[in-house]
Amino acid sequence: MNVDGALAPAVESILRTARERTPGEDAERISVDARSFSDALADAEENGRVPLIAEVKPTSPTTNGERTDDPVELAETMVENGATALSVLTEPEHFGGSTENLRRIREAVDVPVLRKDFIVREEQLDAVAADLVLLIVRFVDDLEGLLSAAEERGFQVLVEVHDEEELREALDAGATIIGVNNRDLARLEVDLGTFESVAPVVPEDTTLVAESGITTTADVERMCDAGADALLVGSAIMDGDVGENTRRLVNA
Ligand SMILES: O=C(O)c1ccccc1NCC(=O)[C@H](O)[C@H](O)COP(=O)(O)O
Repeated sequence: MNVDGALAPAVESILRTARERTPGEDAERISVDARSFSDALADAEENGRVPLIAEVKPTSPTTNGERTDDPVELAETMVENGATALSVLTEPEHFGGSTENLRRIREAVDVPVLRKDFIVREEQLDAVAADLVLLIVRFVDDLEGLLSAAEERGFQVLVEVHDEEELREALDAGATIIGVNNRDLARLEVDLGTFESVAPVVPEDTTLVAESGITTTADVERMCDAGADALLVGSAIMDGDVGENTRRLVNA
């Protein structure tokens, strides 16, 4: 794990909360019958669709304002317009998310759903069922242990990295689904060149996800040309007409 030094204040605050026990977290150990992410990707390929993970992201430290429409309706619109999978923020304070949103969304759709949160302790895994969970290399002390704990519960695990050193850590821990975040969590700036610099050293048999900052159809093409097996997009879908935005990227 890298040190937390020089993180954006919002990220430091989220991490502080994640490391403390939160009320209602004494849930029983969860067991998930997960929808296969790789099957969903194969289905998108077969149908000529860009493999898009559309994110339900009501707000964020880099978003102006908050979207207050029903997250379930937003999620259904994303799926109706071709999203291969969904990502649902469950962090409440800085992203306007909740585990209840995730629970309702997963019940309403049939695609795989990623729980997008800052999971640093095993107990956090038991808060809600999802098909995938996110582990961010930079923030997890025992990546191998937490990855195993998630997989033992039935989750598929998206392991997020930002550079080659973190990629090595992820692979050493046994990650098979890697997300390269184009957003630098220290300054919250986005650079699609991040994915392009890390992707060439990712082993062929890894499922590779390009995350953050993907806005235009040209960005989609750029990330796919650089080797992305899937694209995780939040802001560009949530800004305006969610159906139209999803369709535009899925058909890029
Ligand atoms: O999006 C933020 O402002 C943010 C701030 C601090 C930590 C994480 C943040 N985003 C988390 C994400 O990973 C993104 O929501 C996701 O990759 C989608 O990114 P985008 O398409 O740029 O909204």
